Amino acid sequence: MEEKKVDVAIIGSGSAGLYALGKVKPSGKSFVLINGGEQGTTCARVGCMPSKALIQAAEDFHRCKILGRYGVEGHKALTLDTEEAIGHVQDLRDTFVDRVISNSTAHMSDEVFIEGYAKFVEPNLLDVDGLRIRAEKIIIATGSRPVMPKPWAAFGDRILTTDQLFEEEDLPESLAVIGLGVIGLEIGQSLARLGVDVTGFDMLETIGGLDDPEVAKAAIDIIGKDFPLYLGHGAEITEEDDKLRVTAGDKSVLVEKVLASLGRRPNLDNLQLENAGIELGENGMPAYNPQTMQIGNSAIFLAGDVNGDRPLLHEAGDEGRIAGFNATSDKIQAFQRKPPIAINFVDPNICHVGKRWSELDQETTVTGEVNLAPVGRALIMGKNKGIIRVYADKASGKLLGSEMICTKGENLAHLLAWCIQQDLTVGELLQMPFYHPVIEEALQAALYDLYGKVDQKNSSPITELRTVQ
Ligand SMILES: Cc1cc2nc3c(=O)[nH]c(=O)nc-3n(C[C@H](O)[C@H](O)[C@H](O)COP(=O)(O)OP(=O)(O)OC[C@H]3O[C@@H](n4cnc5c(N)ncnc54)[C@H](O)[C@@H]3O)c2cc1C
Ligand SMILES: NC(=O)c1ccc[n+]([C@@H]2O[C@H](COP(=O)([O-])OP(=O)(O)OC[C@H]3O[C@@H](n4cnc5c(N)ncnc54)[C@H](O)[C@@H]3O)[C@@H](O)[C@H]2O)c1
Repeated sequence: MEEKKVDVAIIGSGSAGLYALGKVKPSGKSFVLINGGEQGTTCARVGCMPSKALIQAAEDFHRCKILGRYGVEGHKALTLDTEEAIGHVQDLRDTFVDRVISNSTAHMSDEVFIEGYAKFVEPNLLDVDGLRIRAEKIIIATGSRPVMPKPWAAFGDRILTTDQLFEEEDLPESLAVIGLGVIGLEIGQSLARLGVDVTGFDMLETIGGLDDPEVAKAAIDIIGKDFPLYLGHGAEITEEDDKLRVTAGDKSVLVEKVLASLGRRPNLDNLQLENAGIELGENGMPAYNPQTMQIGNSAIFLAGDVNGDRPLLHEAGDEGRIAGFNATSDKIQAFQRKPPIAINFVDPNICHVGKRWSELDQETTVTGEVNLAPVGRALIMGKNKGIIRVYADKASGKLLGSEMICTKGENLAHLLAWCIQQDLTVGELLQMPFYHPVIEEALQAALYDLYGKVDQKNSSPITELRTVQ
């Protein structure tokens, strides 16, 4: 059988694959990019971008509710054309997808961009619908897909994942969201704010993956005001006439549709990895180095959601870059990974940065916190609900991490991640400028609380100012 020979084959033209391509293309090595399924990336098609467009529409519509406070009359009579709302989300989604495709695969010839699902025949040999590709290096960037329990698939179009949600022509009257991680909260709150009767379920006693008990408690209280949350029981679904009954513990609701947001699983099972000459763990995952993206000592690299490690867009970007660099270099180079940061765009934002609460050694760690209730700017915005918790190493005063539910958390989380990356102490953070009145002042208050608990104090006689040397 005829074989096409290349230096590098990239499997998957999602974000990780395209970032890898960004390193492979200028290297001068020969390559192919192979993609099965829809083009345009998960992020633009069914992920980050349409979900944020939905959140924006919901937040703006919801905001109308407080206009009465300023004496605006008639706001209660505002209505929403839900078909138009979802149409707007789809228009924006299409713009983002077109932009991705026109900046990437649209200009690639059939010689280098191959459409179809790849599978391994031998360690360096791939098959794409009968086409054989022999590649010296292979980058697997095949992404992930929503978890859908097999028996639930029988409920047809009454059960949705984010793969279908943004294709819907209108919103359902009622919806059960099963799984209150990041997707369940973002979509659940948005749809509730757009008028859908939403009920949320999670088998855990927390939401949004929060593991700091104080932040989790605040989040359950705040988000629970948008839609009811039933926690601590796995949910079951049965059919009742043309509706679905969702039951968990002693709670039961009858709904038009269900959103299954139970997590995502790596797209590794369609690759016939058993032919790739690599060792697979019990869960079918190969062990790889997250600083080089290399699987063992093989010629295969694993980048993006497919490795299940940090399934976020900016991480897929970094992993693609690392894999692309190493697949085209003579020597494998290890790269430092950035401090973890995760932002859940619910209102108020739920964020975590650096070390998780459960990873901290409570013997050597101190925690500072602020409640958003009295924070001036938050009060003015009508968003003074939430809590920020910051963690530091007691002896050195180095900032370790944070969890929060807080308006503009997306910005605060970045500031904290940048400080952790710079290895700063709490005292050094307090020497940064804080404007007034801004939400950063809430963070400042949490840092003062933390500063009082660390051993390492600033040497200057005024904590907030450095002395002139
Ligand atoms: C609803 C939702 C909201 C999100 N919001 C955010 C957010 O706000 N911020 C954030 O940072 N992240 C967010 N994410 C996560 C982010 O979208 C992903 O981390 C990122 O898109 C992963 O990119 P990837 O390249 O690994 O995978 P993908 O973009 O999925 O690319 C993988 C590609 O490989 C193809 N493929 C699969 N198998 C094969 C095969 N055998 N052969 C050839 N091709 C194959 C697939 O069809 C696909 O085109 C969100 C995700 C979802 C679902
Ligand atoms: N803002 C963002 O950055 C953003 C937004 C959306 C998605 N994402 C990415 O998408 C990934 C997947 O999101 P997700 O929300 O699907 O996964 P997730 O892992 O965040 O949450 C899944 C939730 O489902 C629950 N669950 C699982 N099985 C259950 C069952 N049988 N009954 C009840 N609850 C059950 C889990 O306890 C968990 O809370 C995220 O890890 C993230 O990387 C990111």
